[in-house]
Amino acid sequence: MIRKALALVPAEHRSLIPAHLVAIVFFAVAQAVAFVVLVPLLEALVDERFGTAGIWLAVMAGAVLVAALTGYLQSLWGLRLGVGMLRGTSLRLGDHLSALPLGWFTGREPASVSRVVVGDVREIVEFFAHLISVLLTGLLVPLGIAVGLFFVDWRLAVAMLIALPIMAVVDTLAGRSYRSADGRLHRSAAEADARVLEYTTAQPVLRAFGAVGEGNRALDAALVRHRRASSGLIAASVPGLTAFALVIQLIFLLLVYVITLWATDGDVSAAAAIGLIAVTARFIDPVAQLAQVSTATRGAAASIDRVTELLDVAELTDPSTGTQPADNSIEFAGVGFGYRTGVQVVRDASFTVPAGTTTAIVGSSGSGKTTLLRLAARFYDADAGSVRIGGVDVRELSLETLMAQLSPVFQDVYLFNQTIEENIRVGRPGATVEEVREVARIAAVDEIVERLPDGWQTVVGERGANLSGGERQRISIARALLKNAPIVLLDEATSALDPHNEAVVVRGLRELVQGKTVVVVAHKLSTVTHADQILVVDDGGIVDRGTHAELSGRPGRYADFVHQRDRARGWRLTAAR
Ligand SMILES: Nc1ncnc2c1ncn2[C@@H]1O[C@H](COP(=O)(O)OP(=O)(O)OP(=O)(O)O)[C@@H](O)[C@H]1O
Repeated sequence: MIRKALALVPAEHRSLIPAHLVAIVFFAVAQAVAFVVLVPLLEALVDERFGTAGIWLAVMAGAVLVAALTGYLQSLWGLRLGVGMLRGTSLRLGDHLSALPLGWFTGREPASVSRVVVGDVREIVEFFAHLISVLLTGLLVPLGIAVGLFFVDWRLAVAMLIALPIMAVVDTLAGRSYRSADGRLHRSAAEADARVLEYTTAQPVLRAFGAVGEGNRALDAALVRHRRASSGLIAASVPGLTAFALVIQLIFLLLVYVITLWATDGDVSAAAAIGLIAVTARFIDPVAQLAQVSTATRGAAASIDRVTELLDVAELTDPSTGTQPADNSIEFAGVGFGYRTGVQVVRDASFTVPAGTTTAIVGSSGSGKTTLLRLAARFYDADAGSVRIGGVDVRELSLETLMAQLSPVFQDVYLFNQTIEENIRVGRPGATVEEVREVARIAAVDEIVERLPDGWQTVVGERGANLSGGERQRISIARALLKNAPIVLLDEATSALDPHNEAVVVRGLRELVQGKTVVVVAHKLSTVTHADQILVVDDGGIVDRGTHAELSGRPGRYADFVHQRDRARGWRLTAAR
């Protein structure tokens, strides 16, 4: 645990650790000295050796002073370390998450990630800021007292040194069942979070289909599991904690009993016995405190494991070679890919999109069209073959260089719960207000802004909930226009837009793709007819390719596609009779 915990400390705060540890050691040793000198002090006082008593009192005062000073320093440095950990670990996790392959996020509840990034990090901060000091003091003060007692009464010192490992073994045994119960609690808490989130965001669907009760049932079940896991954790920790507390008290009683025997046998004076009992109480006290924080420490150990596990997930390789693509072409060479092992979604795909040209991808639903775009953007790495931009394998381009080349405009537009301006600025954070307004005008976002109550300052709601599908698409086009990357990856909207929205979206897209290399998952006939090359995809493989004129001249999937679109164009709404 200590090794993993230390590995999490940010480099700039590592230098604080030795000083912090030295302060804790001095704090513990000074406390131990202050307690141990109580015995000779009491003896000297009872024997009326006031000069000697004065010396022991001075030693005690010195120890108390050192304890106060080092106590302050270790609190201060612990706090600094904690704050540094919070900042450093959060930033490190943030960077790490942004470099993970998108596949890692698939099938993972965002709530479980949030539990680690927020909850576990908080536990680790608490460990460094506070627990580490209680733990070390809890170990070092009794040890220091036992060692110090060798100069006062070696028999009690030996008894304490025997008691220490016994208490450590009981504590370890007590914590055995805790780990698995804590893991269950963590998973159930993340699931309950996810269900609560789902239940609130899915209200429109649940209500529309009269399934509010259904939604409740899933949520209820998750909450029940969470309650059971919480009870499980209590059940797993209470017996151990009780046993540990009992063993501590038994050891205390035993030591007091032995001291009393020595006193009655005349082995030690009454004053020394009182002092030894007082020191024994001080010996037990930090260990009892240790028992109180042992649950929190085990929780922190589990948090450290989870954060380390997350940080150990392999990032997408991001070479910092500075290699630049030769041009804005795209090439797929024998690319194979599956989201899950054993399920191929793209098979042996090979094609070239020369710079400045448009390639349209057509095919039935689920045939793998969007996946080809995702591979071009390196949202995932190909399992076989290679994807090249400007002649360079995307795995050899830094993520920054690659992303500077691309503007993805996908169907699932993600809007942040911020203003429209901030949402457009995602395309190029350093853009001026004038640049943002200009792209907003081209993408007809200004029309939306005029209708909104707070204009540019209107917050778009969670995931853009306050905007229509067409409006969200316009913002996504404005983002891409602002980025102005030389390659556009476009997943054409399948959902029907009203004629006005459709017209402005088409106009915005036309501006966006001007002079760019474009790969478009096409659903409209007008898009494919204008493409320089059309790829027909079926079951993950490219089954046909050519221009519209070449492909429409022969029977096959492309001719079917054209036929379907022609029919769709002929659809008219008529009044019901
Ligand atoms: N994130 C994912 N995890 C697992 N499987 C996925 C994921 N995304 C897509 N798939 C699966 O991969 C296959 C290809 O999906 P893809 O979205 O590429 O098809 P598509 O041709 O673009 O479909 P559509 O035209 O309906 O959008 C489908 O079977 C789909 O269920």
